[in-house]
Amino acid sequence: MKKRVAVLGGSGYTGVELLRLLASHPKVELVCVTSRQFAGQKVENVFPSLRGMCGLEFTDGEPADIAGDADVVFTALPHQAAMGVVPELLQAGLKVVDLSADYRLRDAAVYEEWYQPHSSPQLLKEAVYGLPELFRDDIRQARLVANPGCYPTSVALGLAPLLKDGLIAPDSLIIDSKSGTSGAGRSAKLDSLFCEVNEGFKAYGLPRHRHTPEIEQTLGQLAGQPVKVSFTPHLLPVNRGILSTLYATLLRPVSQPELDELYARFYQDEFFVRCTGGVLPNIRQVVGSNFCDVGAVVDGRTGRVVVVSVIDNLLKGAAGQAVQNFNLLLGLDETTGLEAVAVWP
Ligand SMILES: NC(=O)C1=CN([C@@H]2O[C@H](COP(=O)(O)OP(=O)(O)OC[C@H]3O[C@@H](n4cnc5c(N)ncnc54)[C@H](OP(=O)(O)O)[C@@H]3O)[C@@H](O)[C@H]2O)C=CC1
Ligand SMILES: CC(=O)N[C@@H](CCC(=O)OP(=O)(O)O)C(=O)O
Repeated sequence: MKKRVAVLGGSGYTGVELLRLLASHPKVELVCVTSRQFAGQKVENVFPSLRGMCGLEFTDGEPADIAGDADVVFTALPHQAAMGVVPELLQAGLKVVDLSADYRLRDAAVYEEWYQPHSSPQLLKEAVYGLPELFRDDIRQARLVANPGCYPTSVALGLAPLLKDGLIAPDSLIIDSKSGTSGAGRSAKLDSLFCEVNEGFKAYGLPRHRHTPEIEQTLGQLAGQPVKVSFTPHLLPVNRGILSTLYATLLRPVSQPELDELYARFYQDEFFVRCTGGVLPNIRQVVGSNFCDVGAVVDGRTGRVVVVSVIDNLLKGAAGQAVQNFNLLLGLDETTGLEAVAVWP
């Protein structure tokens, strides 16, 4: 039987990506899509890419109205707006996959240090961090899934085998990430204008990008001890894709075949993580897909390992991972609706 699904924030980049995935998901009946600015307009008229795929109109729904109609809700709203609706949705008995940052951090004090006051801190302990490759069993039981950030997804999947194995010094981590411009969302911003981004390449957010505590939380769990990282995001003049280059000091000498074997073993049952060994991946090989491709190289000269991890920020970094979590919540095959391979060239 199909589940009735609502998408809140269906006019944003992740929202439209959700609509695209859900339109061909065999277990989904889309019952509600919200947007304030497009309320009353047909989805397919506002987004012609969805012509013939979505017969709904955008609504500007109150959470209670949506609740009447849906079983599961994806909240693809900015942080702060999400926590304004999630408690009411849960209270109405819905399951929620929240794409915002509002429920990702366990500790309300940390959230408030990096974001703003939290209006439902009691839910932070209950929310399950939705990175299926690491927390699959908890996600299956969840009522509220906090879908991870795009940068943190690329980083956690890139470093998990090394930290779990105790092969690297947790205090040595340097994270250098680059994101396509869709990562900044669809609302009009000076920094996202074509002439500001095209043919340029810049670092931003230093030294306190808000993904830092999220990255440290997951890496700390993997390492079994608190972790502090240096994290520098950069803005790439491409629509989609994140490439994270991750540097770590080895605690013992390791050969390249040993490293290849470690990654291959760690991810042997994971459909969405593809290990490329010493052949470092390009964002081109994942854009349009839910894959995370990870390569790693031993640098014997410096005693470091360098990992390169790539994802599509709108798929494995957001909407694709959200559907993967939805599949887990419903007991479906995790790959349902997510089988597409990357578009290339
Ligand atoms: N872009 C990305 O790569 C990633 C984004 N995310 C997170 O996913 C969420 C959505 O991101 P993205 O799609 O990029 O964002 P967009 O800015 O593209 O879209 C935001 C959506 O929310 C609606 N919205 C905006 N403000 C409010 C508000 N105050 N109340 C209700 N609705 C509102 C907008 O529609 P309208 O104004 O018409 O109501 C729009 O549909 C964010 O929390 C983001 O941080 C997570 C991982 C990656
Ligand atoms: C390129 C760009 O601007 N990227 C966004 C991160 C992407 C995102 O939306 O992350 P959250 O889900 O945590 O909000 C940023 O740096 O804020």
